[in-house]
Amino acid sequence: MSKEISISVVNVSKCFEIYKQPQDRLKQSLMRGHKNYYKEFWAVKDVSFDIFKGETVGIIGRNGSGKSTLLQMIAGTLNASEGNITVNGRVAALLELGSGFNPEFTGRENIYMNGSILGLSISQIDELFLEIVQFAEIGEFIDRPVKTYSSGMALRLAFAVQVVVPKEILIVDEALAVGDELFQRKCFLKIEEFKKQGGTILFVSHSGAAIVELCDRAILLDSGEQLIIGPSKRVVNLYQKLVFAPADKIQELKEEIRSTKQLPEVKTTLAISDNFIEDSRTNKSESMYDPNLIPKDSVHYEPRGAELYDPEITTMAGKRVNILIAGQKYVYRYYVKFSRISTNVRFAMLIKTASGLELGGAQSASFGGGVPFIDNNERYKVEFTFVPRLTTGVYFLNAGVLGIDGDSEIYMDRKVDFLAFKIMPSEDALMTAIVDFEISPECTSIVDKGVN
Ligand SMILES: Nc1ncnc2c1ncn2[C@@H]1O[C@H](COP(=O)(O)OP(=O)(O)OP(=O)(O)O)[C@@H](O)[C@H]1O
Repeated sequence: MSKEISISVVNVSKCFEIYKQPQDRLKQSLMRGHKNYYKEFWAVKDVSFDIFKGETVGIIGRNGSGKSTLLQMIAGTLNASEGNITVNGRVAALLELGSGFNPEFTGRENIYMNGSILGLSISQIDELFLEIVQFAEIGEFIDRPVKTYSSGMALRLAFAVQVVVPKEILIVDEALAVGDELFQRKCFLKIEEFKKQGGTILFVSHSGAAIVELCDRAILLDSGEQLIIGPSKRVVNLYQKLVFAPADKIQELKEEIRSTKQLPEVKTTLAISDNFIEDSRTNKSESMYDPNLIPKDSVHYEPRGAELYDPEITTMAGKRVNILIAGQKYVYRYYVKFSRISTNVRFAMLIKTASGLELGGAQSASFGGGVPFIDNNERYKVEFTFVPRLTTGVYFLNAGVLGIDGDSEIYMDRKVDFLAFKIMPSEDALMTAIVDFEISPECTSIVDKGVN
């Protein structure tokens, strides 16, 4: 059965007219095309993709890459200069740009106005009204003009309308990062609920972790160009590689990403021998080493004066392992070779799930407090002790070395998915989800004689 398309974007481009001075815009309208007083700026260039019903797709890219412009065209608040966009279903959008409210009208009047723009009848809005007001948490302000609201209140009301109205497609810009954390969490819960119910979501963010956590697939935009579309973890890895690439390597890297074209769906990034898993079930008390537990998708950044090598995990007694026991202490060790004089050097590590969710990491020093001077050709051994309090599963380790380049701190080298480890199954563990908080349940009957 073919999948149903929710959003179809075909060869879409957006050109903005850039005027040097405001009066040029007037001159342009008077000249009616005889002479151009503006420069063309193509913010989105020939972008094409399909999003299927029930999918959550992320758009990621560096600043100014055209993410918001593309979202606005899909949401219908901006016209495309070229190409076609087809959207099958009712769209609600959580966008950064203003609320679309009339500041002179009350919150109540704006809810009815917005609802009718979204295609709802008066009686449908009547039914949703209370839920919207409660979600927005604006109390008696609902009957005051929106111009008297704080910016947070106006945003909450605007989001509440979009989150509560019935829809088939939800478009979410990074705007979610504004406002207070409790409200953000509430919005995320609604988004997750919408996803579970089979809604289609298009989500824009700079945050690789958020894209990996929420999205099935992702699109990488750069300077308005769609570089790649594919499984979110792999696209986010390529995006991070682009963000940390030295300026003179960016074109080469973009070419490499473009030539990858569509990334295949990758369900597992590991080769683990079945025999080994069976062995580890029967021998639970000891950490072990499986030579087949090697990440297949390691991303190696272009080194800039340092190179990370030879990562390993050992027990505290020095035995090399990668099948670990939750709650025991281990050492994550890697080596770094410096190929230039380096200052203020910091070393870093990060533990992630197989889907790329960042669980925890550390740096060897806070900003400004790194190793003050490292000579050319010097080598460093870096060790982080850690206690994986995690559920059974496979996890991935990153490594990074940061140093000062001019005025800013850069990654001198970074390895994503440098190493993998597995937490052994434990039959008596009561914990659920990923992280073990050492929760102890205690359940006591409180039925007292004489008390109902
Ligand atoms: N109305 C406009 N007129 C002229 N240029 C614009 C307009 N809107 C956006 N641009 C330009 O188009 C490019 C893409 O902008 P857009 O906001 O879509 O990028 P973005 O990827 O969302 O960026 P960010 O991550 O910084 O929010 C930028 O260079 C921006 O300056």
